[in-house]
Amino acid sequence: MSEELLSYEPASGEELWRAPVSNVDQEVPIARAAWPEWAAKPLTFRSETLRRFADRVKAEGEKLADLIARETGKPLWEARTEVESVANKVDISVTAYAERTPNRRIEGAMGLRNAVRHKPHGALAVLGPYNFPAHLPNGHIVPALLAGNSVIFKPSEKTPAVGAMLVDLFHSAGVPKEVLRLVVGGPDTGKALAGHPDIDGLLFTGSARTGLALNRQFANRPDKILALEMGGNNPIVVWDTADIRTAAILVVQSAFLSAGQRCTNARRLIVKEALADGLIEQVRDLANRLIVDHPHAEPAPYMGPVIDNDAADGLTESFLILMSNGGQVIRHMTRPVPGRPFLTPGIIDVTAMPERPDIELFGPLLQVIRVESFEAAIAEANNTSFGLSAALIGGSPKLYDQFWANARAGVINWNRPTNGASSAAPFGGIGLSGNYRPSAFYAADYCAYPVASSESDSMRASIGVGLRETDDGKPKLIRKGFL
Ligand SMILES: NC(=O)C1=CN([C@@H]2O[C@H](COP(=O)(O)OP(=O)(O)OC[C@H]3O[C@@H](n4cnc5c(N)ncnc54)[C@H](O)[C@@H]3O)[C@@H](O)[C@H]2O)C=CC1
Ligand SMILES: O=C(O)CCC(=O)N[C@@H](CCC(=O)O)C(=O)O
Repeated sequence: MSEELLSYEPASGEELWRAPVSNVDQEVPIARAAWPEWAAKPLTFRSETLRRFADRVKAEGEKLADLIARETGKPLWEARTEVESVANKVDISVTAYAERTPNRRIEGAMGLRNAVRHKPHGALAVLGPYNFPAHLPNGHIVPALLAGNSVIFKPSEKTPAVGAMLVDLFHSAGVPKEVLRLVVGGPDTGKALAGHPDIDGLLFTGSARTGLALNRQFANRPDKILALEMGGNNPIVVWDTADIRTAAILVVQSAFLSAGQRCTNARRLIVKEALADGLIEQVRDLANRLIVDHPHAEPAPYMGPVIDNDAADGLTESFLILMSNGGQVIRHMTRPVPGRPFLTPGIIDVTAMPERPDIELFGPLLQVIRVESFEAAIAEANNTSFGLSAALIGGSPKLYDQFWANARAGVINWNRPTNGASSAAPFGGIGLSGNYRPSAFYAADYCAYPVASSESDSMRASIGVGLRETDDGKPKLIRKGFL
């Protein structure tokens, strides 16, 4: 009997889905054999096939949203926005492919020309996270297929049902089954896929811990493309503003959207001392009112559960560790439903903590740091090895210029939350947040490589200097010219 992977609904604990763990050695050769034929199709064929996929996603949108909500625990309204992003990805990727990887002809002297065109890598592996089980892997899969690659996709072991439905939707739209393969399994299957000799690259979204392991695994493989999108320890800085209420809403949205399970969620609120008490009161007041409930509940919740009990245990434990190391509790993180991973938002002032851990606490947990000067705020914002998103709330155009110039992150916002990044812009981070291969609009860059060609319709050759002519027996030097 082959080993099975089971998935459970976080909100209820009920089993949702099960399937045998895949054999990577069977799946990779199928995708590898399939890519040349797919790549040889006209680009319009591939883009039209993917547009049919977008239509299939829209047609099955409610079913997909329901499954996402069940398998991740995120509220149904939020799962619907994920479905929308999945469908929108196709047109955005078609535009991105044309803009980021256009064919170019550079005319030279005497009828010579240089051409720049792009080729797919071949068979690419995609490893997905659980927090956006459709949208984020889709953000690799669509541009990869569009560029002519085949894809072997392993969804997170926590959200395999959504991964399987996504792959079915591609197939039902006409993407050949051999060109997109689903691989079911956990970290060991991920490792086997990443280490398979026949993949031409790996597109990863997930934690820094896994990303670092993959980076080591690929250390002596410069021949394989590796795109890493990892976590963050993101700062939100609140500075001079009279509109504390709106600032508080932006903080809550940044910290607690998706129950804090977005790589772009704000983990650290850095606030001017003079504003701190007023702002914290408003943030706590809003956090008290956030509905934490089942994804399908009415009235609709702001937050569902986190992904599982292990994650919830880890977060409540982290809250206790911050408390016992000098953090001052502003709002306790609690477990309102015994035995299930629902969490209420936790807020803790860590200003007095001597050594703050620089780790991504992937849940509804916000740390507050009070500072006296804007320079100290920027230093605090940069006091992390990650660098995904950062936001300034309030201030002035001049302060924003200073913040933008000095904050180290791939997403830097002003008077907007740290999350909710646009798919029409590049998306990625620096430091432990990524490896300078931003995704979203720039995913086109890592899905194809440029080929430069010098071309002429007729043969052209020249010998520069140093050719000895022997026909008349007298040495002669031809300095330059076409023969
Ligand atoms: N920067 C970005 O775009 C995003 C980053 N994330 C990050 O993802 C994390 C949450 O997702 P998780 O599913 O917990 O991430 P994870 O790193 O645990 O898993 C991601 C994928 O890698 C696989 N995997 C795990 N260990 C592996 C190994 N040693 N070798 C190969 N594959 C392995 C898993 O099975 C899964 O498919 C957070 O840290 C979050 O910040 C999530 C979304 C977006
Ligand atoms: O990938 C895109 O198309 C845009 C980037 C995006 O969706 N970012 C999300 C966070 C993704 C995550 O946490 O997993 C956002 O900024 O909210």
